[in-house]
Amino acid sequence: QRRKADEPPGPLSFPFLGNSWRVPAKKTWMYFYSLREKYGHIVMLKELGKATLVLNNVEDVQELLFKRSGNYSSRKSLIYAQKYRSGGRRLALLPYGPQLKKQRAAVYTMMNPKVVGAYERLQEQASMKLMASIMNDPSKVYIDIKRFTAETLFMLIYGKSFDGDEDLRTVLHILQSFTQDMHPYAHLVDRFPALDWLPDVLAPWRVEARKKGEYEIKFYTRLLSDVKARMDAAGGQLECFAAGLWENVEQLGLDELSMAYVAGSAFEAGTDNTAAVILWFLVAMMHNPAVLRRAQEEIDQVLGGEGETAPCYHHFDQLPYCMALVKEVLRWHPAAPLAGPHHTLKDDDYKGFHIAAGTTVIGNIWAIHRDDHLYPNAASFDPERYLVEKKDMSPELLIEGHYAFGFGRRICPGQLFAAKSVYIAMVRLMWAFNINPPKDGNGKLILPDINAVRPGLTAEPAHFNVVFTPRSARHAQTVQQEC
Ligand code: HEM
Repeated sequence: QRRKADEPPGPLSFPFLGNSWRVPAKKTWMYFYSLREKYGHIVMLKELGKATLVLNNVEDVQELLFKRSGNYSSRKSLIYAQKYRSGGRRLALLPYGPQLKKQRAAVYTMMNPKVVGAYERLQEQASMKLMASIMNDPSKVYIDIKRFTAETLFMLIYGKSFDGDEDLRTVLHILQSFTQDMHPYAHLVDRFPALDWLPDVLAPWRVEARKKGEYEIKFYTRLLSDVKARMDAAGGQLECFAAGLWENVEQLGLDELSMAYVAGSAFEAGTDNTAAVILWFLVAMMHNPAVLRRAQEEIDQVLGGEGETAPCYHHFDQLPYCMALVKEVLRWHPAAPLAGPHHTLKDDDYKGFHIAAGTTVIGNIWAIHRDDHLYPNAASFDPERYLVEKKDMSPELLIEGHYAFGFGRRICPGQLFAAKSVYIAMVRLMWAFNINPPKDGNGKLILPDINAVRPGLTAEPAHFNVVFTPRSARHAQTVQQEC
């Protein structure tokens, strides 16, 4: 298929089929990154007249997704994940418009920088519980990290901790399939929308999507109604995000299902990504033991090496290397390497290319973070690139100098809270433990594969083993006491 003169370059395209069929559903960011060598930074993929524009370069992302974000902040209507699975209500998949503004405004009441400081105590308690759990049974570290991220959010959103593991299991179950379903190339119907004309009997995928939707909305509605019941029992006195939704229901203009989804969306959006960042941190530490040692030295200089006091947020200003390390984890292996695909509302022209209304625009965070011009020797894990003077330190710096939280008007609304969560978890893990890869029968280190990820639009490292050793008996005792 011949390209129009003002169309960005891209792989060989066939009539009708286009070229999007070449895009793999696994590690899609690496495929997009690989196109850059042949076609340049701006690449176009096509299917049935619909275009996807991939931006592999920071300059283009800054111009289109930030400066022109009024036009570049919608989402493509995903038939499987949004229309049938989410009843058109899931925040992360909403098109630009009044419903999105209402839902984002609601999340902002919980996550704006003015209130995020108030959650430090909760985050410190939860991170201490994480360390105690690892201390008691290091083999469960994967689920402990998920519990840490999920429970912190659960407390904030629904105002209580988990009753057993049932709610945690349910949200992980929802997330496992949702991160795959929201991939724009995961379901044929999202590539060939005409398939949506088929009746249910010929479209089993639709029945499946509705079933998943019914399951999750039942879960999220139960959690929301439970908050209402507790509010009524307490004479209206309950402090949590969902209680705020009930109190301001008219002002926010959200119906009950949207309220259930907005609370559920914040819960699920924050759980997996935050956990993935901590898992990448463990991978990075096993591959870079000198970095871990240097961070531990910094922590020991400030807190004393005896293990009597665990680092807290009020030590933040004194730990510049630790802050740089956390930022480097967010850069080195972004948890959501393609952010959420953005969508244009109207025609636009850029660098001599025509970008039609209804184009999907993907900012490839992975490619930007691996750009050697922007981050010299980008593939290496090097916190030094983010080092600043102690006098310049502030928690807001955690979210600057990288694109791990996405772009423009769709940027992650939970970014500061999330960055502070991963910060406290990482600093405390480095304070409490030596983190090493296991050894095989011959004493050879079994290092995790940096390129192995679980399937989905988010990048979580594939299963790996890690050995945690408390740095001293006193460290272990402090954790148990504090917990
Ligand atoms: C380290 C952890 C996190 C990372 C790396 C992360 C990253 C991202 C990214 C890349 C996006 C897509 C932005 C775009 O499309 O341009 C996003 C969206 C979103 N995030 Fe986060 N996130 C994290 C934690 C959280 C937390 C704790 C919350 C809790 C409120 C949250 C809530 C959301 C929501 C609701 C969206 C959808 C926004 C929209 O579509 O308008 N995230 N996040």
